[in-house]
Amino acid sequence: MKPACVLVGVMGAGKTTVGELLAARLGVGFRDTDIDIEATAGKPIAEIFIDEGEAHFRTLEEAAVRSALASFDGVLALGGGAILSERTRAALAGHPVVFLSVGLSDAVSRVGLGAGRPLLAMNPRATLKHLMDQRRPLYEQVATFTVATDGREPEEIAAEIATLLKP
Ligand SMILES: Nc1ncnc2c1ncn2[C@@H]1O[C@H](COP(=O)(O)OP(=O)(O)O)[C@@H](O)[C@H]1O
Ligand SMILES: O=C(O)C1=C[C@@H](OP(=O)(O)O)[C@@H](O)[C@H](O)C1
Ligand SMILES: [Mg+2]
Repeated sequence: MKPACVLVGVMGAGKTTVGELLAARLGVGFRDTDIDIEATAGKPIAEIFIDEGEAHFRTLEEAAVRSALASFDGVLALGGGAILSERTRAALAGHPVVFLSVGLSDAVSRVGLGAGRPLLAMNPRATLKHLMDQRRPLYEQVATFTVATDGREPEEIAAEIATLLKP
């Protein structure tokens, strides 16, 4: 079993929002590894970061991605940092991966004050800029397609991805 599409990109790129719309459009299920991790841990991501730290979250995330890639055939949204794992990047090879790209100002306005995203608890703009610069090469490395999202509606983005995925 293989996901129909895997969405990657920085926080605020719209992976969760566009992923749900794309799944509805394709008539398949939607899964988000952040939700799977919260179910496994029995608490919200922000609490995992506080109680166990980011490294533990990354371990849970790697397992959640591995499991979803092996057992799910719908649209899969990853958390923004999932591609930091070299094993995860290798596991994404051969899957249809869409990198949702976003510029700093749209990303900042979308995530607001970063509620629910522990990495953005302090200085969301500077943190997002740093994470974007650091991770962009990794998103590009795993991407089959790159879709720009600045100034575009989620439905329009989902429609473009559905067209790209057509055989
Ligand atoms: N293309 C878009 N245009 C405007 N707002 C968007 C767009 N995509 C997502 N959003 C909004 O931005 C916020 C973050 O989106 P989300 O899907 O959670 O991003 P991600 O999962 O990539 O972090 C949400 O409030 C969502 O409604
Ligand atoms: O970029 C990151 O490191 C993270 C992104 C979040 O997911 P979204 O990209 O869906 O916001 C979530 O996994 C966690 O807060 C860490
Ligand atoms: Mg998300």
